[in-house]
Amino acid sequence: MNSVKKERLYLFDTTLRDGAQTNGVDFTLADKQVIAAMLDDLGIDYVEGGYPGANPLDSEFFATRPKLNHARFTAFGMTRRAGRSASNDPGVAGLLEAKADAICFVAKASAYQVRVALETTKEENLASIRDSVAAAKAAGREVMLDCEHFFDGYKEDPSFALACAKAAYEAGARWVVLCDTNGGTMPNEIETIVTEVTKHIPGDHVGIHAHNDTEQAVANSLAAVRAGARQIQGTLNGLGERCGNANLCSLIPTLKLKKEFSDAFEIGVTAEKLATLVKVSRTLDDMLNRVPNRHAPYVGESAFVTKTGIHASAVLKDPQTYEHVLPELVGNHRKVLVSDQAGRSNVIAELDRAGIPYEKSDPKLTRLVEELKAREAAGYAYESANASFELLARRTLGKVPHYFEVEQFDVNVEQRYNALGERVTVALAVVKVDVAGEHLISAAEGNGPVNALDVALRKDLGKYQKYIEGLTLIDYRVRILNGGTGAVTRVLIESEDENGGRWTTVGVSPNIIDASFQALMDSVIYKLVKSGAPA
Ligand SMILES: CC(=O)SCCNC(=O)CCNC(=O)[C@H](O)C(C)(C)COP(=O)(O)OP(=O)(O)OC[C@H]1O[C@@H](n2cnc3c(N)ncnc32)[C@H](O)[C@@H]1OP(=O)(O)O
Ligand SMILES: CC(=O)C(=O)O
Repeated sequence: MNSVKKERLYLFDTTLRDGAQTNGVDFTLADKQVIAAMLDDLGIDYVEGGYPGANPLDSEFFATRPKLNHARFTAFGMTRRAGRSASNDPGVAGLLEAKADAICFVAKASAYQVRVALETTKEENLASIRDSVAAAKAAGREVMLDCEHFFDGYKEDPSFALACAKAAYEAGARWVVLCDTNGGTMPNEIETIVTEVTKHIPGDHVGIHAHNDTEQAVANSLAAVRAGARQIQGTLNGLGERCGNANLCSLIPTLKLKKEFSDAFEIGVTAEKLATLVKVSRTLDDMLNRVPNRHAPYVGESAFVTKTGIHASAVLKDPQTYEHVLPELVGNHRKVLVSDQAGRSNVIAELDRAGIPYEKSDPKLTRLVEELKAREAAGYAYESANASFELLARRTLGKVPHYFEVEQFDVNVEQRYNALGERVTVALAVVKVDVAGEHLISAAEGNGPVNALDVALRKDLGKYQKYIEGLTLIDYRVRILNGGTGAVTRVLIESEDENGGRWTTVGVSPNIIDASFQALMDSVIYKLVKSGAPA
């Protein structure tokens, strides 16, 4: 058997440097330490920690440096300034002092940028590159150069852009990284230009740093690899300046799972670590308090979701009918939703998932699909409300005990002065329930009518009270479904219990209190069903 030796492709993560340039992203020192360790564990080759000397956080991060098992810890910074020597440049000195394995300098590789932004000469720029790379090399560091604005610079003055790249390589840089700094270069241009560059600098010394301003940073990175580049710079979840950098959470699976790349290249991420990618992606979002992009390729919550009946029926026969890779390979999972796009297959898949028994030939199953579609048409959204769907299914199939009856509720909202003479708005709710013939009345105040109603409803449910003690509401979302006088309100409530179980319920009505009450009731009843409370 002929086994072709695979080439090594190196992954360089700049989440902690270019990612820190994302609007709205602020890392703490602890965040940086955790993320560096997570990247190292994933199998990234280079972790760029930041810019020591540029701010106290990055200086401290490099002074204490995280312990990494595989990845090379990399410091980023400018080449020496025009008119200074490398030994007399505080910025370069800061980089050399940093506890880093590698130094990644940034230098302009565009004649226009040198003239306008640096206000210096092309010769001085080339000398700055040579001097800075040589100084870091002499200090025993692995050196690389980010050639800023390389592609725009190449289109304007190819010989100067190339001269910048060659100056770094000839001065001893391990990697010369071609940057699409403004992110406007197209994949065919990247492929053509990188092909030219690799005629002068060996591809296994060439890297790509692509920005996502035309939504093609991943495609541009892959185009550079096709043309010979062997280092890819990117970030987790595509963080980065403006529209972000090439997303490593998309690139890594593509490199591992798409034959064109997996047959030709080896990367530091193993199959076992690839299966942690969803966790890595979500951990970063959690740390930054960002809502994960549910439509993100590979790692998004919707990446392997099937909503329509025709697709679901095929997926249940063989997942490959609508999946380009197996979700488990990246740590994701398949999900079949129920909605107005659903058929029997979606409903059956959801009943299986929820462990609700049914007979395939039972006409009640057809009734459930019809009821689901009618309710979706009225505004319910069961794909987002798993618990309400489960109750609807159990009710239609005749399997929910009648635990209690709400005989009446009453909510008042009033504005008044408190003891400090401040105006406060207070809501008061009264709920009357019949629990197996026992009539119970509860009243509660809340910071709003729904909160008051919730507290009153869950204050005393007689013999069922012990089953709902650990129930808390963690999210409440309202959407007005059509404007004008005929507006309908949809309320989604997310709940949690003492065991960390989470579920979502839905209510729909022209009246927001009524819609909220439906969703509250479903949440409480779902908890009773889940707890196995007797009828
Ligand atoms: C494409 C990229 O993403 S590059 C990374 C950009 N990231 C950052 O800039 C974040 C960290 N930066 C900083 O904290 C600050 O800019 C510092 C500490 C580096 C420098 O701050 P200052 O000394 O106040 O300079 P300032 O930021 O105003 O301007 C940058 C200076 O560096 C010069 N410069 C810019 N790039 C380079 C370079 N590659 N090599 C040498 N000099 C450069 C500019 O000409 C300008 O010089 P001037 O002050 O004589 O006009
Ligand atoms: C270096 C860098 O971040 C860029 O050129 O985009």
